[in-house]
Amino acid sequence: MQIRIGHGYDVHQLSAGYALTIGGVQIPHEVGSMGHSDADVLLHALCDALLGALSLGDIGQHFKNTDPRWKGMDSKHFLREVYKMISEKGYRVGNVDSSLILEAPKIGKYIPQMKTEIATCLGISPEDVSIKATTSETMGFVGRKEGLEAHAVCLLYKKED
Ligand SMILES: Nc1ccn([C@@H]2O[C@H](COP(=O)(O)O)[C@@H](O)[C@H]2O)c(=O)n1
Ligand SMILES: C[C@@]1(CO)OP(=O)(O)OP(=O)(O)OC[C@H]1O
Repeated sequence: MQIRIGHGYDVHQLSAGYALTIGGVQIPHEVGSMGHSDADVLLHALCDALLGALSLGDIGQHFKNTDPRWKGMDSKHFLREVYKMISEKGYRVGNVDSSLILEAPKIGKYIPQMKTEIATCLGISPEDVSIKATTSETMGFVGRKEGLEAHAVCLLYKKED
């Protein structure tokens, strides 16, 4: 059995006039996540964790933020494409763990749906997807509600040929 770990991080500004999509779920809120795509900070961090596990670069190298095809794109598309890349190399996802850092809104009630969305993209059970949330206790850009961050780690495995 070959085992690989990966880590990913992403950050987006929060601004009026944008939707707030996190973990593939639209969350009603007065400000949303700003970016070229739907700016789903959690899915972008997860893509980077999966790519990082196999040293395949980062999300921006595969899906350029100047490419009109990705304007407003649902980030589940990126996660599915990244999953295809790792599958083609013979790897499967063992589990993923993640942390969201945002001051508001409280997102606990959306976590089960986020887990299901992510698990479906990655061909695993929602029990193998962990999502945690914390505020920044009013400190820094997250504390001032100017942005939100996500960290993700994953474990990939490949049975011997
Ligand atoms: N946007 C958030 C932030 C936090 N939570 C939940 O609240 C708990 C307390 O957060 P602290 O930052 O005050 O430690 C945390 O453990 C999360 O469960 C949340 O749902 N949404
Ligand atoms: C997803 C991409 C591509 O549209 O754009 P953004 O939504 O701007 O997100 P970011 O995490 O800044 O960069 C990754 C890009 O590949």
